[in-house]
Amino acid sequence: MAPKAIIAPSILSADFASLGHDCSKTISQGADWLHVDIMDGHFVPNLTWGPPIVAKIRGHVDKPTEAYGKGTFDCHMMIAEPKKWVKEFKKAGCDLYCFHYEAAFSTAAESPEAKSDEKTSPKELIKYIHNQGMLAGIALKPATSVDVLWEILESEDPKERPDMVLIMTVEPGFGGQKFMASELPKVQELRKRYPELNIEVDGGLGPATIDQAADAGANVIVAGSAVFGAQDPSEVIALLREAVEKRNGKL
Ligand SMILES: O=C(CO)[C@@H](O)[C@H](O)COP(=O)(O)O
Ligand SMILES: [Fe+2]
Repeated sequence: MAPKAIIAPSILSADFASLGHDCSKTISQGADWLHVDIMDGHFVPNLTWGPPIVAKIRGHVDKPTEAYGKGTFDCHMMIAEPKKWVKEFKKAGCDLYCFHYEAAFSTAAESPEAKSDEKTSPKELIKYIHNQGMLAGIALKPATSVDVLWEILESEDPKERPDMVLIMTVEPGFGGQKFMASELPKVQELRKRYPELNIEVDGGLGPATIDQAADAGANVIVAGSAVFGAQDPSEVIALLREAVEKRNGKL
């Protein structure tokens, strides 16, 4: 069974002066999840927000009543030390902690205060996120081969396997960039091997690019500027969903 369509507007394109209001509005306009982009100025050349802001937004959006449910906070961690912030983001209300493969071998400190020289690994980090009570996602930058994922997805320990893979279709760091169709073969390969995996695409998605991404097999669609910049965001959310559902009907 193909996984259901999930539309996750990126709040990087919301009005930061009324973030709580924009977040609850996009959910009432039909969004399933909120895609919360966390940037640290190191892993990517941009800065966004940390746990206190995420906790404030949480106060405006009901927690999901089931795993992957409406209101899921899908936190896209574009940060150099992903292990350090797992507990803080859990406390702030994050439901799905999606770290970058490229940052997953960083030193293994477990809190902002702690220091550690130990290295971690993607599988250890996934298990750690699961043990903290969140879903775990793993993201790939455009330059990273999809081949790095097979060993992780095939782990014998189910706690070491990700609940979602995120294929970046732009260089991470900024909203409003041009969609890179060159990343879609990664999605196709993942979908061929894993018919039930949640595969998220992020960057440059909107009415003009959704069919390519849906045809490749993506089911979790992030869209920032296309949703928040639309005259009628609910229409764009419905259009994105329809493209994924149409593709699912073909399976
Ligand atoms: O992670 C990122 C950028 O690094 C994204 O989530 C963008 O914020 C998506 O924005 P659009 O390309 O849809 O405007
Ligand atoms: Fe993102």
